Amino acid sequence: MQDVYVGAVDQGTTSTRFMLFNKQGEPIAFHQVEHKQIYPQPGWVEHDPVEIINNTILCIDETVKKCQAKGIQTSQIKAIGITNQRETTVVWDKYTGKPLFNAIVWLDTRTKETCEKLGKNRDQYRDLCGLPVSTYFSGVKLRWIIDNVPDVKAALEEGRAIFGTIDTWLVWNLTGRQAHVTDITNAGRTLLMNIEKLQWEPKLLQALGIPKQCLPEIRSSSERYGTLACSLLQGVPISGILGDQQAALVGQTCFRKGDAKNTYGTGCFLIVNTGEGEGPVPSKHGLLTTPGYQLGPDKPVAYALEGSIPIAGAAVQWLRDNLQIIKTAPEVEDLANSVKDSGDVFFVPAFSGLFAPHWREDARGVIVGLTQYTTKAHIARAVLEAVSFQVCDIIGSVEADSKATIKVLKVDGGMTANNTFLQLQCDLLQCPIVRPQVTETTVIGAAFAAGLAEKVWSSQEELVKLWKVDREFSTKISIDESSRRWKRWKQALERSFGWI
Ligand SMILES: Nc1ncnc2c1ncn2[C@@H]1O[C@H](COP(=O)(O)OP(=O)(O)O)[C@@H](O)[C@H]1O
Ligand SMILES: O=P(O)(O)OC[C@H](O)CO
Repeated sequence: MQDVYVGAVDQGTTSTRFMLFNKQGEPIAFHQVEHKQIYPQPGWVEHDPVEIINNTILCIDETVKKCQAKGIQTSQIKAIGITNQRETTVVWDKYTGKPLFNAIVWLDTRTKETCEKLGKNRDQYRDLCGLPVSTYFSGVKLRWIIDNVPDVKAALEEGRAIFGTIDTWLVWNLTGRQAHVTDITNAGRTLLMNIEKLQWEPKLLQALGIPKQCLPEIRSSSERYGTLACSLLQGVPISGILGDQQAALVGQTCFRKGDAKNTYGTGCFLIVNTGEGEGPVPSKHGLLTTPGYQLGPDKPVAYALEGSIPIAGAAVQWLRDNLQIIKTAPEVEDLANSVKDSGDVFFVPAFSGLFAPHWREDARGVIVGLTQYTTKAHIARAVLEAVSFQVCDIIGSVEADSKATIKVLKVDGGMTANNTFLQLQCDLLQCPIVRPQVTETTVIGAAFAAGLAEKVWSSQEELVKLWKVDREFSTKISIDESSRRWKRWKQALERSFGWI
């Protein structure tokens, strides 16, 4: 029998990639392309939706060509999955297929006033949707577009405008405009979905003034949504959709209650599984209650608690691009290692305010503790520590909300190539850390969802057996020492509040 393969698109904040995996879960080939970041004003971030769809098709085709060169035929590719930057909001005309505005990216803070108009209490809708009111989520971005782009308002009134997060935009285009769908993990980031019923919530639609007819149908994360109508994979089914952080949860095979993963990319997102079939766990400590996955329409829903940090690897990019003290992101490791500590310098990268657990839109970045002794190496080390401290803030909330201790943290994402950083994280967190052999957990998670739907893999247990350890990190400093440094971080954090 011929070998079978499953592919997945990972449409991220900075780039798009397509990767093909074999049945053993090993990567076979991939192609990746960056896209333009559009900054029309401070705090605003946009993407061109047409560039994103073109890049997606390019990545699929280039990967397929690399596979063909290895003797793999397209008939051996049984399904593809989609995973995506979440919350990023697209509105387009369903007749012309053209976007009516650029995509407003999850990091964009232009909706501060839209949020304020929704009411003084940011937690007023938490019971319904599991989320605080924040510039982060799609519903407020959609409201802003309706209020500020006259073409969109008119197109909505005429029933022409439809909305989607990036998964929806991709599936609609890749299926030749056949399917207007999303999955529960993406819908759960809109502020519009009822977290228990997993359907659009009339009270939330009314509060935000969003007409239901422009919204996609909400489906499970693993089922056939349509088939590709373009690219070299024409005819192959699209059978998995997961927001990228939930895809990493699946890719790390965090299927048991209490399993936790943390993805360190542009931002950093810690998710803990709160149990399949157990219902949503509300957060009283600033986390998000979010669907983790539903691996089939008849399968139980796993809910999760999430701590989201907008700036993690992006702070390393900032050292590279804005301060120009390193030439490449990996160089930060040697620079940070050239000093034994940060020289009491603390860096709070609140470039887009602070998300979990603080939710401070008024915060902005600060560097404190500078003296004449401070060098770029201390600042580099403070950047790595800042990412670690933000995760410490979140773990405290996770343990308080879930009433459980995180026994081990599975990690992935671009920053986890940095061993110095992971040791720092492990020391400050006082928790063992494990990095898997396949760190492309996001894209493999979406491939797993698609492959389960098409019976390439028979069960979640089979997937668990494919996950293999690369390296484990254990704590090298005392709990007293980590607490002392964490307290100092909290002092620095307070200095970032109230700047805007
Ligand atoms: N060795 C490294 N040390 C620290 N940060 C790194 C290293 N390599 C990459 N990064 C950071 O990781 C991020 C890219 O990770 P990736 O998982 O590809 O992100 P995303 O999916 O959000 O685009 C960048 O922000 C980059 O600065
Ligand atoms: O594209 P990433 O990896 O930066 O992830 C973005 C998140 O989905 C935002 O919620």
